[in-house]
Amino acid sequence: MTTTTAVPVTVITGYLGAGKTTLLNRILTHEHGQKLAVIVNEFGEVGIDNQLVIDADEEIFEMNNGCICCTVRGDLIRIIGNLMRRRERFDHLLIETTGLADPAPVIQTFFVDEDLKAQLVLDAVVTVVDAKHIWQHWDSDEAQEQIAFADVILLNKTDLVSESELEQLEQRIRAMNAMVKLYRSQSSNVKMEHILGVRAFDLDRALELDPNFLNEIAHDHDQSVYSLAIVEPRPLDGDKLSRWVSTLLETKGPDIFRMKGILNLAGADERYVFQGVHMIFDGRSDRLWASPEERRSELVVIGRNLDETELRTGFRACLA
Ligand SMILES: Nc1nc2c(ncn2[C@@H]2O[C@H](COP(=O)(O)OP(=O)(O)OP(=O)(O)O)[C@@H](O)[C@H]2O)c(=O)[nH]1
Repeated sequence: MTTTTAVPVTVITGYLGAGKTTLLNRILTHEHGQKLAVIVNEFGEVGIDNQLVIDADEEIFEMNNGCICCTVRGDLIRIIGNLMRRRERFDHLLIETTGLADPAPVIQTFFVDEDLKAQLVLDAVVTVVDAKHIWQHWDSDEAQEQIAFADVILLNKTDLVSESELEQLEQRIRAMNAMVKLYRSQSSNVKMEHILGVRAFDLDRALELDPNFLNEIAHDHDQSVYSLAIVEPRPLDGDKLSRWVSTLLETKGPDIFRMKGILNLAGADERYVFQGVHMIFDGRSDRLWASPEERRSELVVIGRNLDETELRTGFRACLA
């Protein structure tokens, strides 16, 4: 991947009415010195969202023909292809998805399409959560997926809830997605550096976890979506690992939303870093391990109905 010239892409998700358009407007009016291109996906025939997005110099494209998750492979690739012919006119691409979309196909597009992979790099998935109304949507697949896939979550509409409700919400979100960076906001007001230039998909930074999450496992497993971490100092056998991951994703891919890992492979001087989105994953050797003491594997899995025992046993069976 040519990250030096690749255009960073920010995907904005969030349930209906959470504050995505408000966030987009903030980004567009902020003096960040970057030229932005925006793709707005509006469900339905009339693109109301496009009228709400303030009139800026930025290029705004709209996809009106249905939900982004259904048309993504065709339309998104085509629109981005057109956009890339005017590459010199922008530095960063924003994609706002409809409130009812599963963000996975959008994210996967940047993993699977060879042309896109060469020209763009996913920067972060930013999910806006309505702190007041999310409670009504916990059972919705879309709402859960949007939280599970997020690199950054804006806990928005904090004016409508109490401090204890916010804390409860943060805890619940962290149990679902331990990797996420959480920021509270009103009217999607957040520092731009928390949204743009996050480099969450940069494999060098694949795991930036709260160390407490890695050391201790205290999740509420009643929730259908949650994240778990496996930490293992002993080296792994690369072939066994590769077979295990392939089988795991073939059989459990729909339920495994996201994986990120830094792995200690037997006989390798470098860290092996990988990440996956459902069945699609990308992995490669990374920098040298700094010291023998540092060598250990850290793997995070976010998904639904995860069989924790099976995952841990399967992983341990890959020891060299
Ligand atoms: N009270 C309160 N209202 C907010 C806040 N942020 C946004 N809103 C309001 O919430 C409504 C929805 O905001 P939008 O930005 O349009 O949300 P959206 O996620 O783009 O909505 P859809 O396009 O329907 O998915 C608007 O009326 C906003 O003014 C907030 O922090 N507090």
